[in-house]
Amino acid sequence: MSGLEEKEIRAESPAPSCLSMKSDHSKNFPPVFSHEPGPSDTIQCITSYWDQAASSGDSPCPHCGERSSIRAQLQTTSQSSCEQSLQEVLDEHKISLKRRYEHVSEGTDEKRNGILLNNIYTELYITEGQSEEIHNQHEERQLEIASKKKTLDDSPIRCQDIFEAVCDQERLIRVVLTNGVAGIGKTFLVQKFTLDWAEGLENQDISVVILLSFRELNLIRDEQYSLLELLHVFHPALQKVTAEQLAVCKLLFIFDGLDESRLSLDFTNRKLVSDVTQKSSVSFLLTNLIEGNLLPSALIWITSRPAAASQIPPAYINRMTEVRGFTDAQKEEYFRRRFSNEELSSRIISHMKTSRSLHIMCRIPVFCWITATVLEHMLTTEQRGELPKTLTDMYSHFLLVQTKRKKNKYLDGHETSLQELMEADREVLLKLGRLAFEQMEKGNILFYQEDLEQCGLDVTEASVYSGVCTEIFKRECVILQKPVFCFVHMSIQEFLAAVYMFHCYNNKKTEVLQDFLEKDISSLDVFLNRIMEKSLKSETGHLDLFVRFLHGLCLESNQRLLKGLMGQTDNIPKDIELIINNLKKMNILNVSPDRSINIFHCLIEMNDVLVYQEIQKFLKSENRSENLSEIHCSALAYMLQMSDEVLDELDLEKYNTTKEGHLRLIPAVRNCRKALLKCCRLTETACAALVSALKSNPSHLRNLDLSKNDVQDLGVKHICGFLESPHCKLETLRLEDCNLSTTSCTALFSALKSNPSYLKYLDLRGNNLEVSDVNHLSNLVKSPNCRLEDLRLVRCGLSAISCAALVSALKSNPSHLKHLDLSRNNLQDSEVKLLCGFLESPDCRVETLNLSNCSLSEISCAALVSALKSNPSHLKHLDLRENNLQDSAMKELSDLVKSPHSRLEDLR
Ligand SMILES: Nc1ncnc2c1ncn2[C@@H]1O[C@H](COP(=O)(O)OP(=O)(O)OP(=O)(O)O)[C@@H](O)[C@H]1O
Repeated sequence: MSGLEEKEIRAESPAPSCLSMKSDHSKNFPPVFSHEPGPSDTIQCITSYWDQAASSGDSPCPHCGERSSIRAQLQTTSQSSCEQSLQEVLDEHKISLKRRYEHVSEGTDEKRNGILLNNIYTELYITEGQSEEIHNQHEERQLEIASKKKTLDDSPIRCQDIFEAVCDQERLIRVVLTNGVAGIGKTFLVQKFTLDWAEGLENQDISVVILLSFRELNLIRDEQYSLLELLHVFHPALQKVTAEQLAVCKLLFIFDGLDESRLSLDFTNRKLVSDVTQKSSVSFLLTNLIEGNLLPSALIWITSRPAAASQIPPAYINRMTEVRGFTDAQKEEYFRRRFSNEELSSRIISHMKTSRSLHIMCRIPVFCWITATVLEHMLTTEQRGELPKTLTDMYSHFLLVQTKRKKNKYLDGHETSLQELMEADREVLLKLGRLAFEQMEKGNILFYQEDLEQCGLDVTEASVYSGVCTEIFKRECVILQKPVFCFVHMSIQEFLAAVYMFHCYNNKKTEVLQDFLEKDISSLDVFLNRIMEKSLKSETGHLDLFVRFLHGLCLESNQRLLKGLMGQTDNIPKDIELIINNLKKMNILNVSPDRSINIFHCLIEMNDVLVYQEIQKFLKSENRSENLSEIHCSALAYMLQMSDEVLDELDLEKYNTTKEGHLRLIPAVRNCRKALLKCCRLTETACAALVSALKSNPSHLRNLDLSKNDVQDLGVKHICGFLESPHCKLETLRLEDCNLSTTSCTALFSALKSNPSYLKYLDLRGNNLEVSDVNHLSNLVKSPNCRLEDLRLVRCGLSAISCAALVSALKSNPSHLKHLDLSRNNLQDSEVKLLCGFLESPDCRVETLNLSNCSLSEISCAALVSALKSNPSHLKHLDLRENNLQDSAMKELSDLVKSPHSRLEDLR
């Protein structure tokens, strides 16, 4: 990340900050304190000591030896001098933090130390809660989805209010976890918070802010430190703060980048650390801080990418927030703040808006930075030609701009053609490409010197590529001598990996290709086809962007730009047609519909917009009967899920396509109120994608029909995660003929019970419910928050015991149910008697009762009639067909229909 670079620059800064100290300095007091009057003794005599001592009698102060009997005289003087000294130390800390965070560098060498954070910092869109997009989704995709999720109840939280309770929550917020995908601005956010505090602008009730990154903490993970020493090491300005002082200060610990943590945070281990001077491993210090054993009143703020956030048990988190990047207005503000030249910013903004994919990607601040870098360069230099429109175009230009910058800084700066530039840098870029590719395959984003060396890169080569590969941790090197590297953004790693792959293809490096694809490659279309297949099979989508870049790199324009790097590809025009056709026909069994959308993205990267245009036309026309191919369905799913308008109803049966096509539409569930997915043969993979979509749409979705799908236990288990979510507002759930097992039922009903207040309609017809299942259902029905209005239990094989349990549950909470369908169950007299008791209850509001085909006996029918007579006020529809109904009972019922006290109007 460029944020890392910023750290590097800070470390190199000649300013007298703690960062430039040598490691042995950090063990001793820094020189900055040595000339001060020695306040260490007085610092110990803090008010709190005296306060405690006062209650325990006449004990002497541990340092000055004074007794509390003379406290009254001393208190005023020593208190004020202690506080003053503490204040001085804290002021020093503030100055040091201000120095550290006021300047940022964003990968542009020539502006080192030049940019003030306050000048470029653009407010981010932060919301409470977490959009529960499944965590194993690739982060780029999460972002696309997140980019349009701006529901009404998502009121933003301002940076400075992160610990502020919203008016209706009177609770103390001690631990905050802030989630956000790569490059979304988490590091910038915590730095801005810290800077505002250090400048005395915000949150002045906090006495000390301590910002630590997991990257730094990783480096001492095997060492034993006390919390106090930890502070002294990472924030030398706090060297003079003592344990006693810490205890009375209001502290805020910020831990940035949990995703990069190599500590194993084990919350089950009960190694208690409650003293700030007690030595322990860094992970124990952290878990004890988070659990509140150590400095229980300290505030804790942790940032993380979503995939790693679950390391902190939810029980310890008081508030979960999510950085969602920039809103449309914030994107524009970003560009306006960045450039003083208004015409330039306007041109950049209007270009961003012309390309949908650029506009979407600009939700990520780091992508805004890439776009700004490229477009500024193109619009202010002699560069002619079209501005980049696709992601691949943008990244190709980005690479050139960075290369050119490096040239200007490190060589004499005279103009060279783009191609020459590339050729000159070819070697180092290809080594970086290899590093990017090999580490991407392993899922790594941080690398050590050994990794670089394995690819033939030496540290100096890497460090000059400040825009492409940044050395980070200069500061930590001083402590532990271990430099760590990463690409400024994961997407840049994926781009370079794609460039490297193309280079290997062109240069017939068959070993690399075969290792990756485990097959022989004969031509470009086969090569891309194989990689596409491989990427589609990945559960996490970790190759999605890589494969998109590879397709974009086929285009002649990009081939021309990066020729020096990738070499010559033969026969490109002929192959392009083949590749496009392959993409359109691609249909591999059991691929996640979320993955399949990437096929459509690849077409866009190849500038083939036909499918896109056809779907736009389809969406505009009212006619839904048009035949849709699978690729159309993927495009449609993508466009529906990205649409600003929430779709009222997604009914798969209305779309004229194949079974596979129907499954490919599932991602659109992310953006609809009613999802009718009846009978669509949900496979396990499709079910996983559905759950991911459901979890990301907990607040819109009101109606879900999964009937006639064999949703296996695993599927139900995932769905339960959605139902339990506090954001889930589902009102209607249909699971007719889903072959639910006892395990599934147990999970389902307990999930519904944990969040029962929205569900109004539950259809379970055609599932064989065991006694234990019905017991769980009864518990749900009994729950005081249950608002179930309509319960359909047709053909559920209800036993006598089951019925008894259910009816008694209904009786205990009778006021909401309006529609009860028990048809096609064998009901015994005793159960009907219980049911009658429920119907007679004065709070019973049932309007529709279906007991057809229930083998009701004569006695049961008679009991029913008399119950209805005694409480005739609500029932409107009664179905008793195919039961042993006597003429006399029928007559009494018909009389009831005519009675002015009865509402019964429909009798069958
Ligand atoms: N609020 C902001 N205003 C202006 N630019 C921003 C802002 N937030 C982020 N950026 C830009 O995006 C880059 C990446 O941001 P940052 O390092 O904070 O992301 P991150 O969420 O911490 O990412 P990662 O999880 O990969 O560490 C910054 O270097 C900067 O260029």
